[in-house]
Amino acid sequence: MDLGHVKQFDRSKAESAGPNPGRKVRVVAKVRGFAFPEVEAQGGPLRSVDWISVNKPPRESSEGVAISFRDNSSSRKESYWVDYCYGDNEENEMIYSRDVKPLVSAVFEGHNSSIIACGARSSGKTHMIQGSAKIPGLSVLAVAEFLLLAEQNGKSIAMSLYEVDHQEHAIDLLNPEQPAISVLEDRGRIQFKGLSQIPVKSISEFQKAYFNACATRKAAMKKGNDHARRTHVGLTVHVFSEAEGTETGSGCVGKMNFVDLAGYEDARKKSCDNSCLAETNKINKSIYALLNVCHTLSTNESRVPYRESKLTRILQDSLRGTSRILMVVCMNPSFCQNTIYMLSLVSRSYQVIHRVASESCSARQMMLTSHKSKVPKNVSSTAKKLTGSRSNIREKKADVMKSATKGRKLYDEPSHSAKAEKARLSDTSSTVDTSVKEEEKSIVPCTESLSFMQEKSIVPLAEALLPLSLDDSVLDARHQAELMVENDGSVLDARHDAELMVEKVVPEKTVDHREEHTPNSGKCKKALSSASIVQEGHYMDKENDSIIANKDESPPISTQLRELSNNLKLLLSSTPLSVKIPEQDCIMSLDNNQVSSTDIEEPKTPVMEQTVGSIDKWNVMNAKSPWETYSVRSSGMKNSLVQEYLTVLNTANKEELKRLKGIGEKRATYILELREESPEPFKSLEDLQDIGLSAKQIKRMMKREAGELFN
Ligand SMILES: Nc1ncnc2c1ncn2[C@@H]1O[C@H](COP(=O)(O)OP(=O)(O)OP(=O)(O)O)[C@@H](O)[C@H]1O
Repeated sequence: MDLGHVKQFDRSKAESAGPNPGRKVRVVAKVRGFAFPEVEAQGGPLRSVDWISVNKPPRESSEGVAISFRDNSSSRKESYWVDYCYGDNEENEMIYSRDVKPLVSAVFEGHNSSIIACGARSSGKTHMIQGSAKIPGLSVLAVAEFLLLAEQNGKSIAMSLYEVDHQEHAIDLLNPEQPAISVLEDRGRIQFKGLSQIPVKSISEFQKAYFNACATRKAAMKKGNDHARRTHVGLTVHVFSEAEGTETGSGCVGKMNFVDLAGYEDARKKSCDNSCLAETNKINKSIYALLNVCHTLSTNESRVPYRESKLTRILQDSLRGTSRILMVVCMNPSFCQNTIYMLSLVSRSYQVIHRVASESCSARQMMLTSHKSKVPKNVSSTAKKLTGSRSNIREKKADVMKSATKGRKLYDEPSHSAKAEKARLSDTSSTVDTSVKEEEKSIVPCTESLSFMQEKSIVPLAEALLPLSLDDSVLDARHQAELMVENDGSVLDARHDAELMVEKVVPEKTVDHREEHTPNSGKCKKALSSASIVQEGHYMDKENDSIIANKDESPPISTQLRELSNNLKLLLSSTPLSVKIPEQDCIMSLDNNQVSSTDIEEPKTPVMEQTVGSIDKWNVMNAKSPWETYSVRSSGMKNSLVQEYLTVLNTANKEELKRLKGIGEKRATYILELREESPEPFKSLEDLQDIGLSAKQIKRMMKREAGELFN
């Protein structure tokens, strides 16, 4: 393996450096050692990793290393940045002492942490996390330390072990006979049903339970001729404040997760049948979901897509807040396209961390919080030009809507055609290039950000700052509203009022000059206060940034409300809400915050309402043909059926539940148990997965229920 500049770099110094204590996400790579059969096949132990090179830029102060691959198919070598790269001859102890040990002691101080191993198939993930009888893995080394610290501090530890498959079923590996694990959220706290915690008193006890469970899992897969199946395996080590520990999870000081992700495999390159292809795609999706979450966390965004997979929901509690994440991308020692792809994904989090930490911290704060005095004059003038044209802005808005509705995924199904791959690689490595000089240029230090801003227009700057991308901030606004609703019932009103306000904001042309009042003034005032909640959180988009930079003083409240209005409209557009024609105008004077009634005659914007019953009134009225009316009505009926079905699940007694198709004695009992823990566990059909049903089964059940209507 070519360690390039790393050879000159003082590795002993690096060993004591450890992970940066101030950072949430750390990204390292590990090149797998050669397995015995590979060495033997090559005729001896002299085999070396010749397709990977690791470079440390000569500038001593800069962090990170650049990894590149010798890929004969391309003349240009791409590089990917990570915090550190462990060589093929650096074993688990080294990774443990540098990167994991500091996290173990942090768990005793209440900081959860997660070690996530990802990579292509056979890249050494299990070897690193679990290890073998001869070479202990990171988890074994950590548990030894946990036991030691627990004894010294009068604490106790316990373990949980689970597996998540492509169908998003999570199984307790320490008690596989139990029904699938369900993840419940109770006032923001994640709880598990069906996941056991067993106390750990000694390392041998731990190893026995851990290795036996994994061996049983492997044997079961082989027996079912399922050895090609890929699953994620998660181990959680819990620390309890009491020396005796507790089964219920109360008194839990903190926990550490070890996640051995299924090996990434390009579905299109794998020769298999359709079911296998679907399975590969699904498992890849859950890999992207976790990487997405880590990426979002690394950018400090408030909206984190935990709900996109079972694994991310399970880990949610351990990832948020003051938790730390160590992502280790394992790399195969021989050429492997999937290795390059995985590294390119994980490396994005590194790039973002470093760009956020340098440019954006100063740039964004400067633009959003201190824009009055700090925005350089020439930036303002550039921004003026940019914001001068409303059509330009409208075009941008349209793009925002498009990208927001598409979702905010950073990682998606890869395109592996040679051309697309190349384009994508060059995109992901936009801050990283082959030559060290270019690499140095691409990572702009903090002090350079100001001149960067002065030289470039606001928009390219905003585009350069990945975490500030427009669609993300719009979604942040949405999430903020969701949070307000989820966290506090009283805020429901605020959201509803904000919705009212959004729809009642007058069209652009008239907005600045109207003065009006309304009987709903209280509500509108509340809406204003929720508006300010969103504003205070800086949930602004790129256009907002330009607008702010355009002035030497705060933008008028009309501008801010229009932005909020657009954000909330977007929020509502993807939520199946019902609409009704407003009975009264509630038009806000956006310049002076006054509210008054008005008799302006113009098309009324529908007011959003959360009742499914009136879902299609507005749409039916607007339908242009009988077919459209029919289509609107049928989707309304479908929604009503789903809502009623969920109500039955949330309220019916056992006998009634059993009258539903697909719900027998066992499931009905389980549903009742779930209701004991959370009063309304079924908020969408998706939640039926918590009682062990697959998406397919849920669909089938609903089809049967609907079909029954015609029997
Ligand atoms: N550092 C190492 N030195 C020598 N052999 C190794 C090393 N790491 C892994 N191996 C060997 O490589 C093979 C694959 O390793 P492992 O099972 O850990 O990969 P994996 O990424 O977990 O695979 P999968 O994606 O299938 O889960 C095993 O035979 C293992 O013993």
